[in-house]
Amino acid sequence: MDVTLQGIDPAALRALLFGCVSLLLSLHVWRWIRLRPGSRSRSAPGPPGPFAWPVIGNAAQMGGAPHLYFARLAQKYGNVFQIRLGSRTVVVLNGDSIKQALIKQGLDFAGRPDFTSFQYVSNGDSLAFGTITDWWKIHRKVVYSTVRMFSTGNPQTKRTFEGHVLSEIQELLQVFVDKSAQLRFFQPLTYLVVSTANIMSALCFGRRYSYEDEEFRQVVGRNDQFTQTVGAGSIVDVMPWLQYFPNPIKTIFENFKELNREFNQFIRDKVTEHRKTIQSSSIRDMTDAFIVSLDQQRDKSGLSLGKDYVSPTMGDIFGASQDTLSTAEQWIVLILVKYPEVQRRLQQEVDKVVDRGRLPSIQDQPRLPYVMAFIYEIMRFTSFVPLTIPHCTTADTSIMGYTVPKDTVIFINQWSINHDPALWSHPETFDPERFLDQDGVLNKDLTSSVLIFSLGKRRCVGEELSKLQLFLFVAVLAHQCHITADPDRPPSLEYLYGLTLKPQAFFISVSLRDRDGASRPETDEEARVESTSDQ
Ligand code: HEM
Repeated sequence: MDVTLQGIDPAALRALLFGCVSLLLSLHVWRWIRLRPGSRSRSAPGPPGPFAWPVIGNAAQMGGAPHLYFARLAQKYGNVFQIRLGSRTVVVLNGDSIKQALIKQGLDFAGRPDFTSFQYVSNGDSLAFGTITDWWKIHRKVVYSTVRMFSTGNPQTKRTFEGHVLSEIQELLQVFVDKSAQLRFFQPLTYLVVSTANIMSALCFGRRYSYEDEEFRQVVGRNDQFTQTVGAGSIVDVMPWLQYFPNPIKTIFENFKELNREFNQFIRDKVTEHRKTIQSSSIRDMTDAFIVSLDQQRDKSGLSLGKDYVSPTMGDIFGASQDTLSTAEQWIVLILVKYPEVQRRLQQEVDKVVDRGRLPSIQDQPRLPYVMAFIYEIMRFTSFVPLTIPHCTTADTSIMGYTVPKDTVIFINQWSINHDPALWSHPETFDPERFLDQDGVLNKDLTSSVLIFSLGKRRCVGEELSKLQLFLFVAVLAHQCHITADPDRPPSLEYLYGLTLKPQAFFISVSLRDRDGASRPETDEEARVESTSDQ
């Protein structure tokens, strides 16, 4: 040290040190001013927002329900505001700013952030968690049209899809009735997950699994761990350094990596089996269809020869569908037992349209407006996908007069639209009637105001399939069975936050309405007695 400093004037050294420290301080202050919520650059201000603590930013304030925290901040700062989560600035969009960003400025807001957790989904080749590239655009078109081809594309595919859904729901009802006979009250969660996964497995891989199949239950049974880690506000994504020393977040993240490894392996095995036996003249299922179309598109686009895009795609479809749909079904069953008068109203409507000699079908949908109103109210009221998968900006842009730099993380608060008092009267009340006019006709303007499948370039590719499946699920349940809650453990509307909101465990009992082949009579008196005993 002495050697290198020899001959240097101490005053010059002090001046040099002072200069360095001043430069560093100025840089820090300039950065702080630039990133401060509401700061003014020469062009337009950045969005306003709350004070952010060093290191963690606003992470601690989000609590167990970030969508509610964001709705509160929107009241204070307006529909566009920014927070800081660990090392990231996050712009949160609420209310009318969502349509503006996702539809009018679609491309600017359609990216995905480079979050750590996203790189483990489908080994980093996921359509859903990957950002926009030229390949992504081709990939998405193929995925969208293939999903339609196997579900809602035309009357023939609809019938085949309906067949899968109806036979799985009948299996499920049998399990429900058996469990009720054995235990009186049981938790429906696992059976709903296996049943939904089986419908998608039939479409994707051409086969179903038994409820006892341990491997299948292991693969599909950890949705809660997945959804907690990839949901908006997941801590490991904004404080990645937490992965490097023992702590609860690191443990959750290790479990997440492990479940992705097992899930990816399960999907890869299915795709490998299909590649061995595929005959392009006879497409058996979605995996076959993707092998043909994605391999062809990959080669046309000049992408790395032989790279497999089929497994990540099947992973996206199988994962995205069974997690969301089984969550929707859990909420449906929970609400049916929580509001027995709504269950009865559904039964009455279905009974008028569908006689006892057959099951409800897709053709009945236009004559079952209360069933549809119920489904939209489930989506609005629970908002079980409260925020979309996080987006990011693909260019320097602005929204509602605020500048937003390229690569800024964007959270889209779907819940804020579904609970906006300017759009819905008494938004915190569960009321399917709100979607029906005075003649009992479904109000399509209002149903299209519910936001749960997102909008624009990233809009969910499974929306039509999901609505059809949920319609059949509700109509068959109402037609075939009666579900009650365990009076000793009344169901709660509390949930665990993640990409999807998971209801807390609840217990039900299920009886078939058609004992001895006759519909169970339902007098008003009987209805009143049940209604009071269920509360
Ligand atoms: C009730 C059921 C469902 C709900 C509520 C739902 C909701 C969503 C939401 C909110 C997103 C994120 C959009 C965004 O980031 O802006 C999404 C993406 C996606 N969903 Fe769904 N989804 C459902 C069912 C399905 C099904 C059945 C499939 C497959 C058949 C599916 C496949 C996908 C895919 C592939 C993406 C990624 C799209 C992209 O990033 O471009 N989803 N979904």
